[in-house]
Amino acid sequence: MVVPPDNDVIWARSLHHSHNGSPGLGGVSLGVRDGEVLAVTGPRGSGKSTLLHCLSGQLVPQEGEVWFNSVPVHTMGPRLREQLRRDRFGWIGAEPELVPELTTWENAALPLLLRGVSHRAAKKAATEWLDRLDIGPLAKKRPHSLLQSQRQRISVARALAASPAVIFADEPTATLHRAERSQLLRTLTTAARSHGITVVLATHDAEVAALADRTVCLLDGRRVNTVALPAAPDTEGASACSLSV
Ligand SMILES: Nc1ncnc2c1ncn2[C@@H]1O[C@H](COP(=O)(O)OP(=O)(O)OP(=O)(O)O)[C@@H](O)[C@H]1O
Repeated sequence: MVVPPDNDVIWARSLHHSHNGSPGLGGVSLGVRDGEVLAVTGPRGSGKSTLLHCLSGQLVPQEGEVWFNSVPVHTMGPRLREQLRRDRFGWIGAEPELVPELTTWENAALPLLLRGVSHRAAKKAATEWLDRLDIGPLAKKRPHSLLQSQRQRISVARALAASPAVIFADEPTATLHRAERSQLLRTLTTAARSHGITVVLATHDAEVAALADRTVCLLDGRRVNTVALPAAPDTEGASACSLSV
């Protein structure tokens, strides 16, 4: 058996997955280093979401292995995977997926409350992140009264407040305007770097990928060449893909 490298927080080998016969992943291997911001890029339908679902334990690949901190995820049962996702992972999707009955701060605190953290401590952690995302004054509002961009900030606060080891972000800015996009991503990547949180960020947007430390490119469910470029002056990291296999 091949043992995952020690410094990879997430390590995947030869992932294959198809959705009812439609190919999703065709043999993807990758490692994500501790504290790294990794962008997974590629055109629509290239397998980015399928890959993030497999890496985060939401989906068990039909073939291949996924390891988190040298623990196999692909062999875990549904309950252990759910516990892993709740305790160690954060998820930010393109849509915020908030609980409509809960207020802003309750939504942001939800993962902590589900873990059994006290109401007071969960509220404090959630409120701190809501403040940092400039939506502290909306803490008592419910999602339906907020703008899409404000709701998406709640989902970012929710992911960060839980202090996860890894945040998976699947096209987190797809529904936002350009200015909003940049601010939200910079807050996410800066906060992750300062707190040692690893981020796996799926995007088809080169500008978004440029905020990452490294880029892995997918095409038709397979990895294609990654080319590291020198950091541009206005980005924290930069990378680009050449779409040749
Ligand atoms: N639930 C599903 N049922 C059937 N086919 C699916 C399903 N999810 C994904 N696929 C197919 O698997 C392939 C990879 O899709 P996936 O969503 O992983 O790619 P993606 O790069 O994230 O695309 P996008 O940017 O559009 O979200 C596509 O051909 C897609 O149509």
